[in-house]
Amino acid sequence: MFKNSAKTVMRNYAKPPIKVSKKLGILGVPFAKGQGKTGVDLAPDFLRENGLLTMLSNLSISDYGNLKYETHVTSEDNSLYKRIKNYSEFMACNKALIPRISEILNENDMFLILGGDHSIGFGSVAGHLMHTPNLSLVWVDAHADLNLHSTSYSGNIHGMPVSLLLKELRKYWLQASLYQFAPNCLPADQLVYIGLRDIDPFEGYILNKLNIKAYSMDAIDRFGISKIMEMSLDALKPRNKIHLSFDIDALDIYVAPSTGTPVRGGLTLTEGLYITEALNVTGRLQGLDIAEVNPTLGTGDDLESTLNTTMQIIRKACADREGKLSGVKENVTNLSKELNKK
Ligand SMILES: NC(=[NH2+])NCCC[C@H](N)C(=O)O
Ligand SMILES: [Mn+2]
Ligand SMILES: [Mn+2]
Repeated sequence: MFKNSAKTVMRNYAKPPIKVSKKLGILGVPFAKGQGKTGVDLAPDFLRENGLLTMLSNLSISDYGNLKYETHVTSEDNSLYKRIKNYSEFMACNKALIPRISEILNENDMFLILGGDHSIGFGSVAGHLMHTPNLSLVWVDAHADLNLHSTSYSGNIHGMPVSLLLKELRKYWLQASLYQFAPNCLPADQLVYIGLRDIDPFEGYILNKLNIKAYSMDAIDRFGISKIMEMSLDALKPRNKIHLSFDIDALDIYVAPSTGTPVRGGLTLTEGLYITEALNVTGRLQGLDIAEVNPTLGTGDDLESTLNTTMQIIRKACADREGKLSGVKENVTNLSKELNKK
């Protein structure tokens, strides 16, 4: 039976006040060698120069600048995985990124990684797993980025980060010595894909074999994005923190054309924003990557729409639910309950 003792009352009063400003740590990772096109490394500064920090100024922001790392190539790394382009540069960057995530999370409630191509998703999620081992991953992308070194047609490592992260695929990456710097990995049942429409044969095979929740554009057209988010959240452990790795090429080319590997028939802006909003309102979204924005691709108009879209996605994901948006807090809490219920 519930007893309303003096102790309980005191404890209620002693509760900390509602946090009015979420602390967000931002780090740029200007890495472009996971794929063949130049320019994707300019995205972090491009977003900053075009008002990112002002847009988020109702939050308490720490901008940690861009990741710095040793670029000298070790002969050991160089001799591994000859089929992967720029493997040692990829490792140098991601090995530097991994410890930074815990440092940032020790000082903030949430982090935002500005890529770079999507190969930085490896270091970002691996680093997040070091800080928070009980983590779920939502990978929003036209592609599954699930290739092994041995199955990739392109040799581009931006098509492989998820395979480096998955527990079930670690045995195919033994030479990478992941246990040394990225010991924590993700179980396949805590991964959800949204927006897929360009999958390589091996990726399709693994998705089936490991029974990974993968919501393609077909599924979104069929069920609608709200049902897809309900199913996605149902699949993830309700106490886990969430990492959202958002490849901008998940969105339709009409709203995000400035990207290196566009695929037609993507998410509408509304669907993209619904995904980020639904994850934000869970209160469990702790890490966000924005990858594959390439400010050197397309016309001026293309760039403007890509910028606009990217900014809106970031804002929806990071908006402080308890601070500035307090007027809608109740509705949001209800939606959150709705989304969380079994
Ligand atoms: N992050 C991306 N845009 N990845 C595209 C990957 C394309 C293709 N599956 C590959 O392995 O090369
Ligand atoms: Mn990707
Ligand atoms: Mn992609």
